[in-house]
Amino acid sequence: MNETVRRVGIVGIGNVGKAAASAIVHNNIADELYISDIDSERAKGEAWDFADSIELTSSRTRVSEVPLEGLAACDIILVAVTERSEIPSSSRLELLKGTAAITYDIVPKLRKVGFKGKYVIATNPCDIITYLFYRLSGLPKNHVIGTGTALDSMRLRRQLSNVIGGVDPRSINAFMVGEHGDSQIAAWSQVTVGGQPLDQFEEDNFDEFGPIDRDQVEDAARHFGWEIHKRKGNTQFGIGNELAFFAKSILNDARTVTAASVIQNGEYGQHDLAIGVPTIIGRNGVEKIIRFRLNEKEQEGFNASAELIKSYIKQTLEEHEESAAK
Ligand SMILES: NC(=O)C1=CN([C@@H]2O[C@H](COP(=O)(O)OP(=O)(O)OC[C@H]3O[C@@H](n4cnc5c(N)ncnc54)[C@H](O)[C@@H]3O)[C@@H](O)[C@H]2O)C=CC1
Ligand SMILES: CC(=O)C(=O)O
Repeated sequence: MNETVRRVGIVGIGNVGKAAASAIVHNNIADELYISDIDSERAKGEAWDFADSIELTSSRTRVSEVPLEGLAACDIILVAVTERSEIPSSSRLELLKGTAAITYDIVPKLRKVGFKGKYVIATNPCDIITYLFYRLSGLPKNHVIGTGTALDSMRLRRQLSNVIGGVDPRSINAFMVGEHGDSQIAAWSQVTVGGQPLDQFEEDNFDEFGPIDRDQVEDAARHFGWEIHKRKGNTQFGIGNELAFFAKSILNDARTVTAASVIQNGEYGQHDLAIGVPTIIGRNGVEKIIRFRLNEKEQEGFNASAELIKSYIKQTLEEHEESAAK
């Protein structure tokens, strides 16, 4: 029998890595799960702990700890590394110095041992780190995917659901686009509820739900991560499930539509950066970028978000290229 073995790796087995591992194992998404961390003893402990949990599930995933280079044969590597577990209260961008340094360390090593699979990156600031992975890995642009505004889009659907009578968020099509950060925007012009454009839905149900305070809904979604962080010091389960969902979409060639941070080739008038847009995710990673017809205000917001990301990419490349040249 020619059985295909699904191999998923996780680099960084902290809060997020553990939540992703749990979702992978308990939903039987991989046959082999390899976990790697700079703290290899702790990673070994995590792997053994997961192994203990499997007999009571329907999963047969084999979990093992490996050094970084042991991830080379994976179909997908999920990236959840960071320098410290405390996310600063002002901006994810403050993590960049530390996470860029880790990226410049691990990606060339994985390239050297011939990793040819797909990366799915949660590490913040997600768009800039995703771009660095693309630049340093030598992989095609559709093989390097940041989770970007995927989690924010789920938060947006839930916030909207709260003000329209609890409609199942799965029946709402709504996306955050732009930076996975403060400059992201809701693409309101594209939102549908059960296939009906939001404007029409609002008009038809005005007595019950109108007017919808879109700014409030958008702000609540944009800042929801901080509300969690303020209370428990991290966010992990939403993003852990999100990472597992990307892995499943790739391995099953599910062609799922989701927001993701992907390298742009002019689809939204922007080039040479990674930024959150709606995509179709399947066997080839990013199968397609969906081109929303954003209205003028939304496009302006998106462009401002892109410029912010580009300025941080430029600054990071300059810093690392200068130090490499010395
Ligand atoms: N994109 C998103 O929506 C979200 C992203 N995040 C981001 O995910 C990242 C991870 O967050 P947490 O799991 O809470 O952090 P954490 O501190 O709990 O875990 C990070 C892990 O990375 C490991 N690590 C550090 N340097 C490494 C290296 N060179 N090689 C291998 N492993 C290394 C650490 O030992 C640690 O186990 C952060 O950047 C965080 O901001 C968190 C939540 C949501
Ligand atoms: C921490 C983070 O990036 C989030 O939960 O959105």
